[in-house]
Amino acid sequence: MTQNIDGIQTIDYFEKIKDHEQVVLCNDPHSGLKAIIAIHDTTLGPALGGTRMFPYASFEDALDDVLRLSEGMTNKCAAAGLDFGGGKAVIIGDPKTDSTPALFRAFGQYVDSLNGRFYTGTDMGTMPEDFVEAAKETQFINGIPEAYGGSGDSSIPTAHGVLYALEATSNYVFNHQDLGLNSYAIQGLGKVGYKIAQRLLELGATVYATDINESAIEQLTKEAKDLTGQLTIVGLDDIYDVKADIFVPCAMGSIINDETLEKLQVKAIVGSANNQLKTKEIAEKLKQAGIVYAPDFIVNSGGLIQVADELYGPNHERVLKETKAIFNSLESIFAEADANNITTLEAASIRVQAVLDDQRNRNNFFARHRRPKWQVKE
Ligand SMILES: NC(=O)C1=CN([C@@H]2O[C@H](COP(=O)(O)OP(=O)(O)OC[C@H]3O[C@@H](n4cnc5c(N)ncnc54)[C@H](O)[C@@H]3O)[C@@H](O)[C@H]2O)C=CC1
Ligand SMILES: O=C(O)CCC(=O)C(=O)O
Repeated sequence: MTQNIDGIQTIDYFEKIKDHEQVVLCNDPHSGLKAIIAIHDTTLGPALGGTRMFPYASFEDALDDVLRLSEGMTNKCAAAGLDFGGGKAVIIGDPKTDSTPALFRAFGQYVDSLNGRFYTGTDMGTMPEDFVEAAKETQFINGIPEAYGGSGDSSIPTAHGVLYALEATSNYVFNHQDLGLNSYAIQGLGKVGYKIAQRLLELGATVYATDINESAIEQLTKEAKDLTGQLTIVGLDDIYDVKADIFVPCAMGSIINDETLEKLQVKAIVGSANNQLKTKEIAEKLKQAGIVYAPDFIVNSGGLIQVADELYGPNHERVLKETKAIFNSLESIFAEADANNITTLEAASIRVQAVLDDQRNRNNFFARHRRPKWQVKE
């Protein structure tokens, strides 16, 4: 992706973003905001996706992450049957030291400048309270706390969705849905991973867990004493070597790669992390290795379902019902993959492509005047 201009190798950014509709750089020196908003595809509706905050080592790392994450959102929205497209934002900074109200207000102004082409809320490194600040500047925010009229923390339905996915996978691989009977290696005890670990320990499961955040580990260790399951804390890199039934990645992406594949001793991978596979080819290698991969954009769609639903007004019952569909969706993806001897990722991608093609084939004359079924707040 480099080009030679007057003897100098430069990155061809238009080549890099060739599959994306729009990429916006946000720079606010006053608050220190440096962010990138990427809109991948709005065939199905306005882009929707959370905002991640991370101390990226370089602009290129941040750009690569937001491009992959926003493409994943197109898949996730299509697979969940939502009238939204794929988008995502990243803020370059350390959530522990750089998260200020001023920074999120500035970010809200950039979101507002897109005039409804992009809706956003929390992701890794950001909290619902951050978006209370952003929402002071724009209406295109979701996942804010219930006290402020939002649907609350979207990591709750995300965690529910992962648990339904674990049940479907357990049923497929081990012929039972009792999550308490299995052992798990959980990477990341943040908003989503912590809730999953808690629930699995409540159910009596054997849980191996790791996180870079000592306080999350301390808290879970304390809580685990009163729960029936067995918790073992392992080192950051040791999580890949754990002999467990299911690996549950709930931190960063690209963690399933050639190096970690060599180490994995699990029968299945089911987690909330976005973009778990470093490359698409890894899906075939997992299949060869006999490790069942539950596609991340199916497994982790609970939060998305909630934030999309929030535009009708918060309703947890409705969201939980829709999130349960992840169980059936995964079951049919496993069945299609088996029937056609393809990977689970291919089976899920075929489904996404059909949804996108269906919308593209609709009559554009009417589409121009189509009122979206979600409500645009005036
Ligand atoms: N919050 C949500 O509703 C959704 C989250 N996701 C994805 O799930 C993953 C987790 O999201 P959240 O829990 O919201 O984020 P979070 O920021 O609350 O938690 C992430 C946790 O991972 C830990 N971590 C970071 N690097 C690590 C490493 N190398 N090894 C072990 N632990 C590490 C962090 O210390 C933190 O505790 C992310 O990939 C996110 O994009 C996907 C869909 C929805
Ligand atoms: O969970 C959210 O707040 C929005 C959805 C999202 O960004 C995701 O599913 O990765």
